[in-house]
Amino acid sequence: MIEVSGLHKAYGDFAAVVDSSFEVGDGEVFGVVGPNGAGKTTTLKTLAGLIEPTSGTVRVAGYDAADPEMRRRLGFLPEESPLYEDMTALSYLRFFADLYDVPRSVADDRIEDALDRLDLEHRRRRLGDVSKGMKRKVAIARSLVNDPEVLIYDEPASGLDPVTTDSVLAFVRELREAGKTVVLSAHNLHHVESVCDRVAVMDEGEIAARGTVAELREEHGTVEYVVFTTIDPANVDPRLPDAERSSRGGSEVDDATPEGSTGGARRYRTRVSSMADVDRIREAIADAGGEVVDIRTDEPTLESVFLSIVDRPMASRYGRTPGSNSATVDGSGGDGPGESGPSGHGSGEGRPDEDEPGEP
Ligand SMILES: Nc1ncnc2c1ncn2[C@@H]1O[C@H](COP(=O)(O)OP(=O)(O)OP(=O)(O)O)[C@@H](O)[C@H]1O
Repeated sequence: MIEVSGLHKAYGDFAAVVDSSFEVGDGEVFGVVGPNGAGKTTTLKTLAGLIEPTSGTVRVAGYDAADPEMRRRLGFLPEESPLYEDMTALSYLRFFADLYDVPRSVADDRIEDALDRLDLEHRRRRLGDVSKGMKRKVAIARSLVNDPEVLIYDEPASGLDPVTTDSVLAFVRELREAGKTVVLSAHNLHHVESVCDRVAVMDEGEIAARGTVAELREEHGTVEYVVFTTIDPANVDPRLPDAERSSRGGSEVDDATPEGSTGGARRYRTRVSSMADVDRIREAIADAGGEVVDIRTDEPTLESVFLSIVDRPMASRYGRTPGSNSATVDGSGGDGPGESGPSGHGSGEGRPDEDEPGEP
């Protein structure tokens, strides 16, 4: 459904997105994650046809992303979505449906359906008087008035309370069930894990990794082993260096009765990162007449995987030329914007309608 090839977006000498390529399949929910300034919004706006790439191609359903026909078949939710405060949810959504020339009766059914599924109350209350969560839901409903095949959502659940977040995430799952293709960005990795089929991790404008969460875990995460013993391995084997014990605390007394132990005796828990370490503990404990009562594996969290991916030296983003994967100019002298990048979003070369398609 979406094919991005060699996408590069520069603002002057600064590369916001560098040589980025990925595909999103029909009916897939694809997550774009990364630290602040990584290039997520720029990528999403390019997919939505709101930013013109400096080079590279972005094709959505066979169309160039900026093709007006594609814009009609796509729904975009910006990171910030100011609404017209004096309108009600219903009048606001009807207004947008009119912009897309959706007949009123079709629009009303569609709007009712979206608002029902989003569990939106107070549809006839002035938007200026409703909660932030409701406003976000109205903005999400707005992205659906034209019944698009592709939805591009920038931080759909950011800043929402847990209940509203759950309902927004459940709604994204429903969109997938309805066959829609969704690309979303998020900072909360649990959200990403709970809704996305595949993920791209961006860092400093580049796609640093992509795949399913399980693939990213396997490739970039470290499995840890937790060994439960009847005696503390560190006390019985001086050959076990400190470094072999977990940074999360190493050997410690565990008051809980672990699986497989007999009775309520105290157990010791040691966290290590390789099977070789597990074997050394096993040996040490056996030598001391103790027992290994349980060994468990701890999957890496998506957070630790993410940190290991983005914690890598990157080339400067200044002077990067399309297609090259390295800096041609060293920006470390500090001539340009700082680490957080230029402050003036939209102040560069983007088209005037970059932020709010169809917003009058
Ligand atoms: N119109 C613009 N002019 C100049 N620089 C820009 C413009 N838009 C974005 N940038 C810069 O490009 C970089 C990527 O910005 P982008 O908004 O895509 O990042 P992001 O990953 O979405 O960040 P965040 O998580 O903070 O929303 C940032 O350094 C940003 O300051």
